[in-house]
Amino acid sequence: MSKQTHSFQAEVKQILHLVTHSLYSNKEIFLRELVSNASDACDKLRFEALDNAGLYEDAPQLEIRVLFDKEARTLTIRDNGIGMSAEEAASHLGTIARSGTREFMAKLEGEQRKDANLIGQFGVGFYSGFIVADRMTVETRRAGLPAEAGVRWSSEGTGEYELEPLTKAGRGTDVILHLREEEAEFLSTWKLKSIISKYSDHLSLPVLMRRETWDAEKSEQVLTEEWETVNKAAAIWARSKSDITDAEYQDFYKQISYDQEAPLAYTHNRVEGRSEYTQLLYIPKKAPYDLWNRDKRGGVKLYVKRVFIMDDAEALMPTYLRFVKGVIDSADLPLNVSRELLQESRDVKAIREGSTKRVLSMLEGLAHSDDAADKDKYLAFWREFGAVLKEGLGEDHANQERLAKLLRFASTHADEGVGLADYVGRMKEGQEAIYYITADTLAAAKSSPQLEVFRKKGIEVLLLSDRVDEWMLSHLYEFDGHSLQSVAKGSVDLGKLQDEEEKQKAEAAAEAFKPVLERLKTVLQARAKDVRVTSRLVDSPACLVVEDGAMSAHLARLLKQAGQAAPAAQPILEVNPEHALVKRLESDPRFEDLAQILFDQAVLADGGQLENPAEHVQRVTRLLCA
Ligand SMILES: Nc1ncnc2c1ncn2[C@@H]1O[C@H](COP(=O)(O)OP(=O)(O)OP(=O)(O)O)[C@@H](O)[C@H]1O
Repeated sequence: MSKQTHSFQAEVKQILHLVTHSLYSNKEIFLRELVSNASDACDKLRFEALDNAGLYEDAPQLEIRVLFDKEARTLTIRDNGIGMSAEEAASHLGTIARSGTREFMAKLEGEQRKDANLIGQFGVGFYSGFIVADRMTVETRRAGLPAEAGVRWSSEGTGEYELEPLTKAGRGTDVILHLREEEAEFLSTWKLKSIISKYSDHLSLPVLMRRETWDAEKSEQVLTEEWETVNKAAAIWARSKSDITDAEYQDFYKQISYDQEAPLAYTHNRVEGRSEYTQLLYIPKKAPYDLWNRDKRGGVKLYVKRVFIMDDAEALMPTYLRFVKGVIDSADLPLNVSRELLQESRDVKAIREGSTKRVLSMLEGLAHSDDAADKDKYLAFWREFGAVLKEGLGEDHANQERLAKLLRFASTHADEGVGLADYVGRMKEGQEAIYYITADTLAAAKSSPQLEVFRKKGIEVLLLSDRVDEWMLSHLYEFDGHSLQSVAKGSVDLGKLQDEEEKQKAEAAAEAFKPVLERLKTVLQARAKDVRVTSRLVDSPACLVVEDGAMSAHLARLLKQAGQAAPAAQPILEVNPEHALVKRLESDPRFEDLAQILFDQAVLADGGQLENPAEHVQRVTRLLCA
């Protein structure tokens, strides 16, 4: 191979542009990214060497070195990890394979400059070198290949990069940054040390730098030939809890999550017994942009006896806890465990159950605390992740009861934060069911006509407007012995909450209204399954309900939006015999128009769409002109 010039993939060019123009507010992260790549490369070598010890060549001690040359204005990050072949260098450093890249760019453009921490989330880490360098050279040789199989990759971070052959005795990679003139501050041991200890203390590998001494003659610090380890190089989760400060826990979180904010809560435990493992799990404060993607891999890294095995080991956490970040280090799993094996392993199952319980306890600790600050924390958590936690009711039957206690809703009594236990505690005497209504938005739920009688009687109704609510309700039938009942399904049965007098009055009204009902049924034959009198309404003339056990109109709409066929069940029209408009029906010559309008209005109030809006407009116009 002679020297070749290649063009970057189009997306890389865009990334490079963004990196150099948008991310300079927190420049120093380039070092975190490059040291973290070096550490990954060492982890990969250790992993491949499990099957092929020869890859260690004559240097079994894995390490990272950071060195600089003031005269040449270069900064080098050197590792003796897996290295890259020429093909790998071209594909890994010239293209971006990750699908999240486009979203990353959209996000970055939207947020403008602020979010330098996003850079690592999307695997553009390497290119962050161009924040401070006007040229990057990578000299690398893959472990196991001969010295002559090395390669030099070099680029100015614009449109192209060059590749040329290289003879490199030691395996691994040197990333050489040719710093821009104005970035000379990074040519200082003190500065580099402080960045490394900030971001890389918890790497399990040593990061070495040349020791400095004071030269009295020159009256300045000079570099010696001696190397010293500048990070702590101890996996934090393996240390004893009592030796770790809160700040250290937080730093470690920031390092593994690329989140600049501190976590909401964390838990650190060593579990002994049938299965032995350590877990250090964090709940972030803010949801990531792709939380809704159920295929998104989890945020838990798997280690076996402190050897890194894989990122995002989804088998370790249920999908509904995909927001949890952290580390699980097992003492039992084999080092060469694969993703497939993980799915089947009994040890993994035990770890997953244990970790799920830990996360739930952590949440319960906040939710059920007497401390107002903890409760607020829980509410903050709920706003970000509540809808995801709800998925657990269907997914994790073993923990359903615990999860149900963690649910929080809006209700007719409070706009947020209502737990089912709070609701039950506030139930009226004689109330048996937990009432709820589902709608597309909170505002729509709040103004549903079906709530009127409940409002009048001061009975609390939960207002559900999350997309997953309908799905959740198909798994949650009751809480604490009380069934969950929709106020928009079936006939309204307030049971003991309705007194005798009211009942008799309603029955008498229904009887007197029968002839009008019959006429309504005939006119609305094609649209309503039935028309009946209700005691559900106070201020509205009519509303729609479905039969008990039938699919709610809201769910039918959601399914339709998702492109699925929803069985077209006809609704029941309920009318309020006390309402002026309904009273007028009997004697009004425009009975048919009024009946259709009554039905149309009930559809609209329910959040539905009219099948024939033009016809509705014509009818209303006729009435207005009359
Ligand atoms: N020091 C290195 N040794 C070996 N390979 C490397 C090194 N640095 C980068 N690479 C290769 O280049 C690829 C791209 O690196 P980059 O930092 O852009 O993304 P990433 O490491 O895959 O993602 P992330 O930064 O999110 O971990 C890496 O996946 C790796 O294969």
